[in-house]
Amino acid sequence: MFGFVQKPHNSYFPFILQMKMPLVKYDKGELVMGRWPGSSLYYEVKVLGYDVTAQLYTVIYKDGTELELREQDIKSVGGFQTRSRSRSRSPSRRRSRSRSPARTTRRTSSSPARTTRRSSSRTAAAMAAAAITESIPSSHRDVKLKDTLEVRLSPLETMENNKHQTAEDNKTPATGTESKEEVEAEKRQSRYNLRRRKEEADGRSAEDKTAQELRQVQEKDASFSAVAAASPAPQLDFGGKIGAYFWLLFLPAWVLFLILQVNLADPSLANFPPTLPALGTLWDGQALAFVVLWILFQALLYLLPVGKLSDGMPLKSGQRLKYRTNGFLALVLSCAGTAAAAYQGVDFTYIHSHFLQLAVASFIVSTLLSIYLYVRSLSATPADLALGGSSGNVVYDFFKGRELNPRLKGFDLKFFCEMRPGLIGWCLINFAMALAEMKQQQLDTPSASMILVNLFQLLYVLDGLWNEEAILTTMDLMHDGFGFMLAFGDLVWVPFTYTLQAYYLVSHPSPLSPPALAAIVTLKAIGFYIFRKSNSEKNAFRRNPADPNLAHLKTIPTATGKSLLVSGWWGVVRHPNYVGDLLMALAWSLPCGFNHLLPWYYMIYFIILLVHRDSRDMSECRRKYGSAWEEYCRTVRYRLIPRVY
Ligand SMILES: NC(=O)C1=CN([C@@H]2O[C@H](COP(=O)(O)OP(=O)(O)OC[C@H]3O[C@@H](n4cnc5c(N)ncnc54)[C@H](OP(=O)(O)O)[C@@H]3O)[C@@H](O)[C@H]2O)C=CC1
Ligand SMILES: CC(C)=CCC[C@@H](C)[C@H]1CC=C2C3=C(CC[C@@]21C)[C@@]1(C)CC[C@H](O)C(C)(C)[C@@H]1CC3
Repeated sequence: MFGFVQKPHNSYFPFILQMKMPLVKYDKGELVMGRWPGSSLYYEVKVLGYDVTAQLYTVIYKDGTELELREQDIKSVGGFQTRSRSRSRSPSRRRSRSRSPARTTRRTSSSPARTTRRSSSRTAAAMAAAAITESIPSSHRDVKLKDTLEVRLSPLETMENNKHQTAEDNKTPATGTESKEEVEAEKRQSRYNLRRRKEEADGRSAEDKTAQELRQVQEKDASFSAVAAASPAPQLDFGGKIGAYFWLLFLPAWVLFLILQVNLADPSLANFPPTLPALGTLWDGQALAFVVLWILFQALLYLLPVGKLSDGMPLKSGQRLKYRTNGFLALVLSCAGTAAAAYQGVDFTYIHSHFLQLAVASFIVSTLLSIYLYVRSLSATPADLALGGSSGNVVYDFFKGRELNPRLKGFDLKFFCEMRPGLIGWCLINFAMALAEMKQQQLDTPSASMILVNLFQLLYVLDGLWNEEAILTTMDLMHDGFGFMLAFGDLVWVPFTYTLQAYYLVSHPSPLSPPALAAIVTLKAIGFYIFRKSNSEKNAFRRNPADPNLAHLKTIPTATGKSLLVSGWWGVVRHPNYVGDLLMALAWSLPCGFNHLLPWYYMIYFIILLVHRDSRDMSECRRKYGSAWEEYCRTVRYRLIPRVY
């Protein structure tokens, strides 16, 4: 059907012949930047040939998509690099990183040459996408969208790692005998085939067809135009601007309420609202000093030049930040310090008796930190801002956080706050609660319930810090700005509400029968297994998609170059890690019994948090990956619980 024409080489073709041949600008096999249909973003593509009659280039994207593009939808790679360097990038544009899914999923070996090419092309493509989006005035968008119909997409294939040829070589995918699975996969993939119907199909005018095709594209695949994020403004989360006001007031008030409630002899909801303490009792200079000292101590441990320097995920600029992942050591040293201090007679039950004051002090620190973060973000470059962190509304941006990775020299404030003072502080507080229980109930050892809660949560923190690198592929680190929500969450919410079960047990004994104890331990073990395995699988895949240990997993390529896991843990439900986490949360509440709702608070909150996080992630991934995400959702139908939700 296509007459591929090689670009004539000047020295071989007489001038007259060149005059007769159509001028072919790009060579077969040449790497160029091709516009992704429905967007103004360009990705690296390889020219497969040129159809003289239709005057269309057949190109192949890194994810294996074959398209026919007009010459004006193709640019040379070089031009992109030069232009983009001289321009600043908006957050939305920074999202459009191009990385080859094919390289990640179909690679057979990792030669140094290939590695080098990988990073350079990714950067080039990211820059390219940025430069070109910027260059298109919005008034031309309609015209451009119409233009995008001048393309033809060939069906993609769901790829099994290492089973197909490398797309870098741009060979045709293996044919011949296909397994039932592969045929199915192809069927699925072809659902988002946007093959352009040939004009000769009926007698309609080109304009009619264009309009109809435009409608088809929009109707059949609403997410298509969002594939490469031609940058609709991201939706505001958390109820938008009004929501931000609400959460700013509600979250601190809620923590205050919980602490007052857990202090009651009968913390049932019947005693709501708890009596408010005198304002003066909330403030305690000594408590503030302890909080500040604790944070400084943790900062000191963080700065120790020991432990791995891990690479963060590539930013939109292609750059990767370094993170000192010595959190496990920090926990060990903190435990050793605490044990030594307790041995020296330091009374840690102070934490129990001054819980409210310590929480208020941490709230003050987190608010000051948030103000600092907001002010410094005003002088940050657009490239430093998180997507959606710059709505223009002061309150919303203050709450959600503007800057993605605020750093003081190499000191990463978000990473530090998320993983250190609050998380390790959580264990310290739990330990203090165990001592307070022994003191209050005159026990020689903490109760079985208290030991379970302490051990379970210590294991959770220990695991988080042991796998500290994995946090670099979580939503908070990759996508969310650092503002009040996370500063407050890390420094107040985690240490002062995640410890409520231990606090509750201090004055509300909850004996456990051996079978109950065994059942709870089993539940925790199952939850932990699911949580760890699924998080590690995704983290390993994101870090090295060609990891031989993941070779058996199926993936869906996306236009951004990243692939989505569609088998293994991530093929069972869309957030297996949340499921494991929820089972663990259940195991943390069960030791507290069923007398009161308060120790179940964490479980209830966690369901709400994770369901909301899941929806937030869904919209973000739909925006990022468009059709590929829809395909993932069709393949992996359930979000958290197979056959239920
Ligand atoms: N104890 C607590 O208070 C909390 C604990 N957590 C826990 O923290 C952990 C991290 O959670 P969170 O950051 O919310 O979410 P995830 O770690 O699940 O990260 C979501 C991201 O993973 C990537 N992803 C999603 N699906 C796939 C797929 N099929 N294949 C490959 N990559 C995929 C996407 O990012 P991309 O494609 O851009 O790489 C997506 O944005 C979880 O275990 C959670 O339970 C979370 C919140 C609070
Ligand atoms: C209501 C409110 C203020 C919410 C803020 C949410 C934060 C408390 C949580 C967002 C993501 C978190 C994670 C952990 C702690 C809670 C926050 C900060 C985490 C560090 C706990 C330990 C885990 O092992 C983890 C590393 C996977 C996890 C990452 C996400």
